[in-house]
Amino acid sequence: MRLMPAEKLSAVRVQVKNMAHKYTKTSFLMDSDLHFRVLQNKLTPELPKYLDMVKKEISNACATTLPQTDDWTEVGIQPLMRMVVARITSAVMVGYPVARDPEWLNLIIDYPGDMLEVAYTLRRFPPWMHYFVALFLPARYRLASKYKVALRILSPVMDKLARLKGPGSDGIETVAEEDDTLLNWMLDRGDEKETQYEEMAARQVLLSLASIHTTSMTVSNILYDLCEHPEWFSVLRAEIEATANELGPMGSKVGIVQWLFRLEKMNSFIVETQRLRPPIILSPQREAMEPLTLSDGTYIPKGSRISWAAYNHINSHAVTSNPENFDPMRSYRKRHAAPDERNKHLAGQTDVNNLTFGYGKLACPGRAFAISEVQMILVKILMDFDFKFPTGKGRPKDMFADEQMFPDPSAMIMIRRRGKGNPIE
Ligand code: HEM
Repeated sequence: MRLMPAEKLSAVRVQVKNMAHKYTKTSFLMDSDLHFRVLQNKLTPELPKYLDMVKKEISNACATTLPQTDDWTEVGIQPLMRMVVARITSAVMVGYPVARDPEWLNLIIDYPGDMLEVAYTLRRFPPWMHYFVALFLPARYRLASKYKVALRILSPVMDKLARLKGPGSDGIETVAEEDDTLLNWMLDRGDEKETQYEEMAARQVLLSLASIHTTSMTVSNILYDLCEHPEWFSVLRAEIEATANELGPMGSKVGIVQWLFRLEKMNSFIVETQRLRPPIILSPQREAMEPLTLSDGTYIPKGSRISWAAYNHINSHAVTSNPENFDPMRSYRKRHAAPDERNKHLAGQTDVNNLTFGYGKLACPGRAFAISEVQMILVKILMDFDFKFPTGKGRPKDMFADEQMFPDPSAMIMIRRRGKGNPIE
């Protein structure tokens, strides 16, 4: 099934149905995978360049988002991490000045809430009732207005990019480094319909739906795990310091990808946090576009939806020994067990036993970027800040909504500046 083409086993059909596409203006995704192609053909192959862009934004994003105080301060870390991730992701996706525009940032942060409110409400009713129920959903009208605002904010950017490549220019090569955003690539490579401003603006907002909450929630969950097991703070910080001592500040002597590759313990920690708290517990999800008979004779009728119980699978005794134990060096030990295991068991890699990022041809196309972002944010904030739970509080409880898993949004954490110097700068 891993190798079956999308014409036979579709991921996007499931996604648009999950999003109640008729009522959230997302049907256009069924005709176009431009958002997938840009991640697979531009972002991932040119990851070093885009991580340089992230590095340029991350210090300012953290300095203006996180409290710069030497006294312990109680904060909701989840919204703060969403803002940091929204800033650095927008720098890569749509560039400046939009990446620092509070209206844009709040829009892409709030959009998933409205989207899920519409979709999850409608999912509770039979399809024939959707039209009537949708009429009474305020979130549906908020979504429509968000698409309009996104169009207003992004139109001048798209105009500028069009001007740069207009008559008299050298075409697609003329844009400066900072304008070589993912939006620019999509405008160059998209067909007539895909490059219409309205559809392009909606696609940018949807890309943020896929990227911001998943990534920021991963960082928040890692911080909760660290606060619950504080002995690991010093281990991760020592690894960062050792890497900086040997390789200089991040990206100075060797590229950022190589620098981050040295953070093996941090990488293993991420794998363990994601095992216990993935944002999506059913993954991958596919719809059969035609009747299928598998090699073992299993017959799947056309239109059936198939999901894998990723969370239960990786947390079963058959796959993970003592799955109830938090053991952040599991994948580190596996990688060091034999020389040919060194490049396996890494965060962001897909495997039949680790479906956090889906599987096969249609696995998450943003996963390499996502893990690098998580690592870069951790380097920055672990060196700049101390964290702990407020007195008498512990790890927030996990919550579930259909196939989504997330920490209690009201959870608080204590933060204070460390001021010991940062190898990201
Ligand atoms: C920790 C962070 C993330 C997690 C856990 C995650 C997880 C997933 C999963 C499980 C899927 C479904 C894969 C499948 O069906 O096989 C997916 C799809 C997708 N992800 Fe991610 N993701 C993350 C971050 C990102 C980021 C940062 C981006 C963008 C830069 C991104 C863009 C996408 C897109 C566009 C799709 C849909 C692909 C399609 O149209 O089929 N994701 N992701």
